[in-house]
Amino acid sequence: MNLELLREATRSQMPDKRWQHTLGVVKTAVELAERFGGDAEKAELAALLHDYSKAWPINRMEQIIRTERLPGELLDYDKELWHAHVGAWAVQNEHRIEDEEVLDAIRYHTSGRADMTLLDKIVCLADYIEPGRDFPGVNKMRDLAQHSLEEALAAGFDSTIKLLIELGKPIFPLTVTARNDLIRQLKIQKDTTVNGG
Ligand SMILES: Nc1ncnc2c1ncn2[C@@H]1O[C@H](COP(=O)(O)OP(=O)(O)O)[C@@H](O)[C@H]1O
Repeated sequence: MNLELLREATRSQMPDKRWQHTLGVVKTAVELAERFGGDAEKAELAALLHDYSKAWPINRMEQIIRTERLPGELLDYDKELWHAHVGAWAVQNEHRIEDEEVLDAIRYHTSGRADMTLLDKIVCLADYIEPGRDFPGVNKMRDLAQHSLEEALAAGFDSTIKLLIELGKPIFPLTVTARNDLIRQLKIQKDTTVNGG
C-alpha cells in the first residue's frame, strides 16, 4: 500500500474544503491515538479514507447500497449516513484495503455502533473535533477529549441526537446504541475508580 498514492486518490474524490477537513481529521486522529494508546498508523489511514465517498452523487451511493447489499435500512435515514458505508466498500474495492479494523472505523465513523473499538472512537471523535470544526459545544468536546475519549464522544452523539430531534428527523438507532454503550462504559470506569479497583 502506497500512502502517497492513496492520499492523491482520496484528494481527487472531493472538493478542497472537504480535503482540508480530511487533513484535520488525520492530524486529530493521530493525536488521539497517541494520547489514548491507539494505533497511530491505523488511525492515520482510517482518518485519511473516512470521507472517501462523501462527495459522490447521491444516486451513485444509493445504487451501491442496493447492488452491493450494504445495510438497506440506511436508505430510510439521512443521506449523510450513506457515505460511511459506501466509503468502506469503495476503499476495499478500489484500493484493496483489507484491514477490517480500518474498514469498520470508516464504516461507522458517522453513526457509531455497539461496542465501538478504540479505533472507531478515535476516528469518530476526530471527525467531530478536528480544528476546522465550529459548532456549539465543540470546544467543550475538545476539552473533554484531553482526558476521556468516551466522555467527549458521548457529548458528540448527544449533540447530534439533539439536533436531529430539533429538526424532526429520524435517528438511525445505531447512534443511540453507541451512546448508551459509552454511558455504560463511563459508569464502569467511575465505579472502578471509586471502589479502587
Ligand atoms: N444517527 C443518525 N441518524 C440520522 N442522521 C445522522 C445520525 N448520525 C449522524 N447523522 C447525520 O450525519 C451528519 C454528520 O455526518 P458527518 O459524516 O459527520 O458529516 P460531515 O463530516 O459533513 O459533518 C449529522 O449532522 C446528521 O445529519
